[in-house]
Amino acid sequence: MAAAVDPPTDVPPPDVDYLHQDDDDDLEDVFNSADELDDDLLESSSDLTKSYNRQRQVHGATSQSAAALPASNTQKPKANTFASIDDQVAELSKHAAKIRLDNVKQSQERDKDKADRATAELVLDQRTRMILLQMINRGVVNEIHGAISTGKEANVYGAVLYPDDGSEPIQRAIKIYKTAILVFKDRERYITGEHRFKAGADKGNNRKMVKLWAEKEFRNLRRLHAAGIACPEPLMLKLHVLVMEFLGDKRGYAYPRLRDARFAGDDIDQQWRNLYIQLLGIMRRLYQVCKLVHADLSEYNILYNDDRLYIIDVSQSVEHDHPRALEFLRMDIKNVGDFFRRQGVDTLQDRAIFNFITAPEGPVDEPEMSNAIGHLYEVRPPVADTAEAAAELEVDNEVFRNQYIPQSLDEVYDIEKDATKKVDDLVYRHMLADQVVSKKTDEEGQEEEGQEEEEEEEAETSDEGSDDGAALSGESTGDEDESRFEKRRPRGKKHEDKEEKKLHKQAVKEAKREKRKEKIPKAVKKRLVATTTRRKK
Ligand SMILES: Nc1ncnc2c1ncn2[C@@H]1O[C@H](COP(=O)(O)OP(=O)(O)OP(=O)(O)O)[C@@H](O)[C@H]1O
Ligand SMILES: [Mg+2]
Repeated sequence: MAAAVDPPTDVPPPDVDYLHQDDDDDLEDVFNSADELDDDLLESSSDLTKSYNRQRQVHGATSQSAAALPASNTQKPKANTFASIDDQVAELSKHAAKIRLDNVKQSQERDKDKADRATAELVLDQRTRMILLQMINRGVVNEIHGAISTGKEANVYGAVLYPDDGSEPIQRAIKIYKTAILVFKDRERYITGEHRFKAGADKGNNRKMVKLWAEKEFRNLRRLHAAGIACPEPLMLKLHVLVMEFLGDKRGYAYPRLRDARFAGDDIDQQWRNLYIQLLGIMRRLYQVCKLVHADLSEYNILYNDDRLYIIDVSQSVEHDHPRALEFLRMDIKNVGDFFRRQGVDTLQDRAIFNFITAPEGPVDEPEMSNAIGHLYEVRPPVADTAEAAAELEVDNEVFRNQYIPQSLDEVYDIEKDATKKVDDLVYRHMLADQVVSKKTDEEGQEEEGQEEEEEEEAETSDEGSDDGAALSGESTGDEDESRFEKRRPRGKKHEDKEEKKLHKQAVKEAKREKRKEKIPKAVKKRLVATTTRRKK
């Protein structure tokens, strides 16, 4: 049993200095409740931004998950927050002994080297430590211990909540994203083109980036959970620290990754096949209902328990209309296929799966999806029984894997050549007229476009931020990040008809004029900001 020692924060061991790149002393945002995403601020509706802003004003509603947690705004900053930071740090220190990260819990398959590494990486920077203490103080968890996983980008810890009513302890998982610069190297491709990172996340600002990243995982988990896809329920987010449901047993042992899953019984092949079919269904549901592509789906980011697959690690998942979404989807399909083939599963062709996932028509619920997959097996071309046929199949697979996939019809580069093909042979056939993935009403389209132009204009003429309460209060609420999470249609307008463009522009101008009528005059706004902005030290 590990001693309940508070890890030293002032003397970093030589090999963990990446945790200390941040300015440890700056705790302002840690004690600012505007810098967290309250559970009750989030709805599972598709328009998170609107509901977020609406709820910011109302701030009354609680969701079912929030009910399980104490109100998280108990420390809402009052006017003298800055003066009280030291007091708050002192107050929180009483919980220090409840963070026992050296108590490394190893699941069966984790080796000793990993355990040693985990122990060496457990020193927290002051900011992270304060966030954890705050969570303990609020009763989100009562104790934090045992690294479940230490990785390049994040560490995941086990935590326990002891309910007041004396009922069984509840295990929780806490994912802490690292703020080291190096780890973001290969995140670029997920961010570029992701309109939720529209304003081009400030890549120079690690802290902000990592916060956005955590926020993205929180929101994506939220979407999965709302769609009934098995995943950890996200419970709370504060800056780069995410608390979620623990996927594991009551003693705090996490479910194995699919990679490490072991089955007993006679029909192991059938079990693998069932899991394969289950996963294809999940991928379709993720795409059609959540409008997301996982983008890092593999046996490492799926946990397994009791015939069920749980999807984790969705921080890099992208919207289905991200410029590279279909390419990521194809990569996910390949990884999944490769893994299940290694388990001896007779897998479907990548192309058939791709079409199954992206086809807007068809079921999105079980058992109908599994039935539909069963049907795909029935109608697929006869299994290659000669070397020649097998090679041909392999070539077809390779062609599919290397094929250019346009993300929108604007990107189809050889329309004449494509016109000679059968519709069914086009990778983008689901974008064609009567098969558009998510049809929007004209009205919605106009609204979005208008907003887009409005934003462009705002950016040119003013740097004051948006018109909502957040901007008025002068708080850095993350709303500016929020705007990046909005759903937009692709920007390309060069193919639009000139006349149509002109008419559209007029309509937008008209709409903007209307909107301006409700706008608070700049002078009034400035005054309000001045009166509500907190005093700087
Ligand atoms: N909610 C959870 N419950 C139980 N275990 C979890 C949970 N979330 C994550 N884990 C464990 O932690 C591991 C790492 O989590 P995750 O894949 O989300 O992090 P990561 O982003 O891959 O981190 P890195 O890339 O730095 O390794 C998982 O493989 C899983 O074993
Ligand atoms: Mg992972």
